[in-house]
Amino acid sequence: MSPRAVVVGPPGSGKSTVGPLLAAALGVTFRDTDDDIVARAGRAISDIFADDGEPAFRALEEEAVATALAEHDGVLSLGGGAPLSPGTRARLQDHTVVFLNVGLAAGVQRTGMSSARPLLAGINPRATFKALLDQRLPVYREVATVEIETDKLTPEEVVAAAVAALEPDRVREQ
Ligand SMILES: Nc1ncnc2c1ncn2[C@@H]1O[C@H](COP(=O)(O)OP(=O)(O)O)[C@@H](O)[C@H]1O
Ligand SMILES: O=C(O)C1=C[C@@H](OP(=O)(O)O)[C@@H](O)[C@H](O)C1
Ligand SMILES: [Mg+2]
Repeated sequence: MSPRAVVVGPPGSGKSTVGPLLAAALGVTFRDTDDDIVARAGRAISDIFADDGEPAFRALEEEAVATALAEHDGVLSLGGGAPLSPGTRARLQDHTVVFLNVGLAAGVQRTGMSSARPLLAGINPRATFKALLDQRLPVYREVATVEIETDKLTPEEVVAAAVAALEPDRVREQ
């Protein structure tokens, strides 16, 4: 069993929003590893970071991703930092991986409304987001089989672009 598509990208790129819509468009089920971690730990992600620290969260995340990759055959959205793990990158090698990209301005705007992301909850989220993009863009590109620039697209337009990339025959037939 293997996911139809794994969705990666920075916070605010739309992995958790577009993932379920993409799953519906492809006629498959959806799973989000952040939800799996919260369910398993019985705590919010911000509480795991605050109580146990980021390394503890990353260990839970690596395990959650490995389990979901083995169990799930629909669309699987990961948390933004998941591909930082070399083990996770190795596991993603044989999968269809959709990289939803987002630029600094849109990324900050989309994540600014929520305090649910502990990494971006500091005093200068813009600088943090820029450093995060600089560090991670090469990592996302290393694992991606498809890249979609989401800044100027609605979630529905992102889904259409993803379906066109994943199932070009289907789009041509319409
Ligand atoms: N293409 C888009 N255009 C505008 N807003 C978006 C888009 N994709 C996601 N959003 C919004 O950005 C916020 C973060 O989206 P989310 O799916 O949680 O991102 P991620 O899971 O990648 O961190 C949500 O408020 C969502 O509604
Ligand atoms: O970028 C990151 O390191 C994180 C992104 C979050 O998920 P989203 O990318 O879905 O916001 C969540 O996993 C956690 O707060 C850490
Ligand atoms: Mg998410």
